[in-house]
Order: sequence, then C-alpha cells, then structure tokens
Amino acid sequence: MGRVGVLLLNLGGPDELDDVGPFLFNLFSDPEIIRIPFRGLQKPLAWLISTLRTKKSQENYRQIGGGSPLRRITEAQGQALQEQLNSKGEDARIYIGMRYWHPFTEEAIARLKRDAIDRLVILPLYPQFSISTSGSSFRLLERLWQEDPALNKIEYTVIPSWYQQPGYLQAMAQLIAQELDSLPNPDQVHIFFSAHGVPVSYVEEAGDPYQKEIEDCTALIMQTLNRPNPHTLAYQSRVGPVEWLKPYTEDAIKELGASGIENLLVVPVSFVSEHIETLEEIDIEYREIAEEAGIHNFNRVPALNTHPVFIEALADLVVDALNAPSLKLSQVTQLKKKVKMYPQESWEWGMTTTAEVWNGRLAMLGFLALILELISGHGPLHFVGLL
Ligand SMILES: C=CC1=C(C)c2cc3[nH]c(cc4nc(cc5[nH]c(cc1n2)c(C)c5CCC(=O)O)C(CCC(=O)O)=C4C)c(C)c3C=C
Ligand SMILES: [Fe+2]
Ligand SMILES: [Fe+2]
Repeated sequence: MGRVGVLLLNLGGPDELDDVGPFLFNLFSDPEIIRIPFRGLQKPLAWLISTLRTKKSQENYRQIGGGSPLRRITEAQGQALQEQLNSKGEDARIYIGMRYWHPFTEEAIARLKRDAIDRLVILPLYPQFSISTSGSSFRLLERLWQEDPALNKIEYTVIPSWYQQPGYLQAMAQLIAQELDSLPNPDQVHIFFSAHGVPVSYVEEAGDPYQKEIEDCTALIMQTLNRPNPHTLAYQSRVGPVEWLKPYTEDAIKELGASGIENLLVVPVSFVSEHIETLEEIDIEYREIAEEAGIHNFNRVPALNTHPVFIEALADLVVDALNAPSLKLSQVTQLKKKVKMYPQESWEWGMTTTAEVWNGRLAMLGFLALILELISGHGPLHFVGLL
C-alpha cells in the first residue's frame, strides 16, 4: 500500500506585520491573481502595487491582532484531520502547502519527498474551485512535477472542489442553525451568503466555474438547512479597477437595509478558516455599513475551522479519493482559455503578433500611468482604493 500523504493547499497569510509587504508581493506576482498582458511587467508591477498597498493592508492586519491566523488554524485542521484518518484506520501524514506564504507549497513537496510518500491526495482547503485559488496552486504543482522527475514516483490524485460533500453541507447547516437559534425571532433573520469575489472576466472569458459552484453551494446549504428564512448571495473583497462578480456585498447590504431588513446573519461561504476577510472585512467594515443602513442586528456565522463534522467530511473526502480512479493535475488545470483581441482589430484567437504588439503597448501605457499616479498621488487606482 505504501506511505500515504495528504497535501492541504491554502493561500497563506502574513504571520506578522513585517511579512505583509513580501506576502503581497508574492500574491501580486501571480498571473492567476492579477493578469498583466505583458509578462515582463508582472514583477515590477507586483513590487509597485504591494509597496503601495502594504500600509493599508498592515492597518487591517493590525486590527485582527497583528497577523493572519490562517497558518495556526490550517495546522490545527491538519492535526485534527490526521487524528480522524487514524481513527478510520488510515495511517496518513498531513502536509500544508501555502501559495503565497510559509509554509510554502515547495516546502511541503520537499518534506513529502523526504518522507518517501508513495500515495498522495491533493486537497485544496477551498470548497469551490477558482482559477485564482485552487487553480493557481494546481498550476504551481504542475510546474513542480515537470521540473522534478523524482515526483513522478508518487501516485497522486487531486480533489478539484468538494462543496457538494454531505458532511461539509451538514457542518455549514449546523453552524447556521446554531447561530439562528441564538437570536430572537430566528425565522425573521435574513441569511446573507458572502462569497469571495473574482473578476467577471475570469468567469466569462477564462471559463472559471467558480460562480456556478458558489451558486450551487449556496442552494445546497439552504436545502440542507431546511428553514424558511429568506437569503441573498453577494460577493466581497473586490480589489482593483476591473468589474468583479456582482452584487457586491456592500451594495447588497445597503439595499437590504433600505428595504427595511433589520436582522442579518452573514455566512462566509468561500472560506473554511477565520482570516482577514472574515475578522476584519465582515466583522468590522461590513458591520459598519450595515449599521449605517439601519441593520442593527448584524451577526456572522463562524468559519468551520476544526468543527468535528467538517473534519470528518475532509477525512471522508481523502478516503474516497484513495479508493477512486486518480485525477491528474493536467486534467484539472485545463480550462477553456480565450485570448481576446482589442477593438478596431479583427477578432482572432491565440497570441498572434498583433496581440503581442498591443499587449506591449497597453502594458507600457499602463505602467506610465501608474508611475504618474505614484508621483501625483491621484489617479484611478487611488480612486478605487487599490493604492
Ligand atoms: C487581487 C485579486 C484577488 C483575487 C482574485 C482573490 C481571490 C480570492 N482570495 C481568496 C482568499 C484569500 N485571500 C486572501 C488575501 C488576499 N487576497 C487578495 C487579492 C485577491 N484575492 C489580497 C490583496 C489579499 C491580502 C489581504 C489584503 O490586502 O486585502 C487570504 C488570506 C487572508 C489572511 O488572513 O491573510 C485568503 C484566504 C479567495 C477564496 C478568492 C477567490 C475565490
Ligand atoms: Fe480582501
Ligand atoms: Fe484573496
């Protein structure tokens, strides 16, 4: 049977305030997060955006205790998962691979090689698939596998997304029911699903299944909950000037307030751990918006963290994956990819010479505009809050 490993993938977060700048640089260097038409500009722009965003971002991390709790919680989830797997007779070792901070995915791969793991289950800690999250980690793993032939000895399988897993849905429904029942008039509470947003172009141009998976997931949670409460789905955490999935959480909260809703229960639906976007963005920023909109009872369902029903669900996912035909990285990173040409030119698919020329021109223009904005302190990036 051989040695079994489970690689848990997550985004990672700065452990302390000094980590914020380098963490943001790693994040913005990833073309799956910010798509810059001209490859050579990715790093200089990542450096610029991260340098300019660091202060604002540090202020947010300061408000939640000076760093992200993501590493600590992911390690606790890993420990609980290992115990749960052991109790099911599966002697598996857990490895944590973060995309943009320690412990990096590369470190996890080095460790599981050292431990001579024979069989590996790759499990992202994102219930729904997005190009920007699980997709980015899968692409990195694909590259690591290509660069290191020794990894081909490991028999691995990937779980691309798992929002339909019954134990996960049960755990979410239990947490929501528990919160509803702690409030006066539980049936009057409006349930507000706040999913992390992504740019619309990811879904419409690159074929990211994320929006559909979020919509299906929300419907399945409501079905499992089986309560009469009305509900809304909106998208949070927009960064940058482009259009993201709508409705935006802040707009939806204001609209509900204007329509007379006074009791709101927010359910973070793309995250399984507390982190800056639950602790700061929802608990502080959106609460303030809700109060201004007349929503005086603003509550939030806690993230799953190490909820026992959730940990059991993860263990079931691992056991099922070990017993199913394997799924390869190349199978889960192939999305329908289109490259769009700019107006006034004819539409063509692929990186044609004209496309390259226009990408270069636009990237240079963008870069110059950014430099001007940096010098003047005014411009569209300041306007939309990116800088
Ligand atoms: C700029 C584009 C971004 C996209 C697209 C994006 C998608 C996305 N992110 C998560 C989950 C997390 N994001 C976290 C931090 C974070 N993400 C972005 C930007 C994008 N995310 C930034 C700039 C940051 C840093 C924080 C900040 O400055 O606002 C984290 C870590 C949080 C922590 O506690 O440290 C997570 C987790 C999802 C699920 C997602 C798309 C589905
Ligand atoms: Fe955010
Ligand atoms: Fe993010």
